[in-house]
Amino acid sequence: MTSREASQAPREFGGPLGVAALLILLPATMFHLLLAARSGPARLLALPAYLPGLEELWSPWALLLLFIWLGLQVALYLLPARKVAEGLELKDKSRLRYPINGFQALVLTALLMGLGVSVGLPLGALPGMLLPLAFATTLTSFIFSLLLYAKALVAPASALAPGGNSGNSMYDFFLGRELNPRLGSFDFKYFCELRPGLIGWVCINLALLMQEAELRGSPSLAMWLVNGFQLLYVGDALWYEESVLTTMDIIHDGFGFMLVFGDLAWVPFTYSLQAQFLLYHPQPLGLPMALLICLLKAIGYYIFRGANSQKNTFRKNPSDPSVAGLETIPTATGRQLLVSGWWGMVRHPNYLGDLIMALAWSLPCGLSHLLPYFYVLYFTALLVHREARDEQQCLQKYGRAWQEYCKRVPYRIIPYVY
Ligand SMILES: NC(=O)C1=CN([C@@H]2O[C@H](COP(=O)(O)OP(=O)(O)OC[C@H]3O[C@@H](n4cnc5c(N)ncnc54)[C@H](OP(=O)(O)O)[C@@H]3O)[C@@H](O)[C@H]2O)C=CC1
Ligand SMILES: CC(C)=CCC[C@@H](C)[C@H]1CC=C2C3=C(CC[C@@]21C)[C@@]1(C)CC[C@H](O)C(C)(C)[C@@H]1CC3
Repeated sequence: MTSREASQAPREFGGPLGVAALLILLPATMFHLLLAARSGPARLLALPAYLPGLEELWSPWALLLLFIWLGLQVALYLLPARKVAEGLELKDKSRLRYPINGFQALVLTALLMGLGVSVGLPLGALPGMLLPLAFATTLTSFIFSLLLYAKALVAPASALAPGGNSGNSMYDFFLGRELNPRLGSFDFKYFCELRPGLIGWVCINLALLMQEAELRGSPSLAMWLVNGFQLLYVGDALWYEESVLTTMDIIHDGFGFMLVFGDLAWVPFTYSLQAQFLLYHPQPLGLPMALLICLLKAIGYYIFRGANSQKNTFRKNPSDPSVAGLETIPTATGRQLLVSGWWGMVRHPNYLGDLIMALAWSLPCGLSHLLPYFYVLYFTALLVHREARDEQQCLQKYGRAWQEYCKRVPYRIIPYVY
């Protein structure tokens, strides 16, 4: 990428000013949610009753625990993999190689945790450490992103991301300058996207479930549902790990503060909000309602998995019998676009399934509070914004063929609505 191309790339997230606001707003929101979940009124839209002092936020033990966790996940990443996958072709025509052993890392982590708990590891103490852990992870994310920024200063131009090289340091720090920063064959972005945060999220959920069992004799039905649904989501992401190699995050976005903080801090500490809420605000849930919520989750998962697998299979091998009969539009790049099946229903059926699942994760928390619905609200905003970014990229990539696709499939995420 030339410096002229870089400075002409369109600015996202409101440019440097928007990014400056997000640098403060994202961590502030995360701490607000952590505090609100444990407060009596648990209000999403009220200022916290008190601000924690440094002595409540900072703990060297939390930092140590974080580093032990990261070290464990690095060790599991480095274990022999059942498969090594190739990423998409890069600007210099090379392809990077990625180990496919995320699911193995999840299973081994579960075994280690089980072993630890059986010899007295106090997992139930984790909920009480969430605040200092989140603080240590936020500090680590800032420092790690600075190191990545510095590393990118000596990276070759071909290794830079299209978006994070505007020349404005704060903007580039947030978006990330280098596309695939690596140390030898260790890929920082791929590692962070799927391992410490996602697996950490389900461990936090489990610790909250155990703590609830300790407090109330047994975990509530609502807590079981939230744990089960989110474990399925994380298990699915790691089982289909290879498909992350074609997501926007891996092929387009640089690795900067947005993804570092998103992967390491935001995912485990805010995505576990429903379980946090349930620990401090137990909610009654009857069996018929629980079954209805399970049905909703199953519908969401069916759409999410069906759509993602259909596209991944089609991109890997368009003559695979499961997709060979689908109608397509040719594009000037030689690639084709699906216009029937899931991708003929709306232009982002996978987002629709993901949103339905998000609702199913919140419903076990009842309707008395808005707080556990934060994920649904945030995720809707994230996916609407992400969809718009993807449309721009597809329009650039496929031109008239994309316009034809938009005519044939007019709705973006929700049929006949949006
Ligand atoms: N839980 C969370 O916090 C988040 C979850 N997600 C989930 O991650 C998953 C991946 O999402 P994301 O990376 O945004 O994007 P998608 O998986 O939707 O991929 C978009 C790409 O698919 C290809 N494509 C689009 N339309 C068609 C078509 N009709 N036929 C064939 N290919 C098509 C294009 O790439 P090309 O043509 O180059 O192949 C396009 O750039 C989703 O399920 C999403 O819900 C995403 C963000 C956050
Ligand atoms: C607000 C903020 C800090 C934004 C950063 C966004 C990130 C939290 C998300 C960007 C894309 C993501 C994906 C997943 C998790 C959230 C982030 C990192 C994902 C790993 C979740 C599991 C899915 O199955 C997935 C693998 C498809 C997905 C990929 C994108």
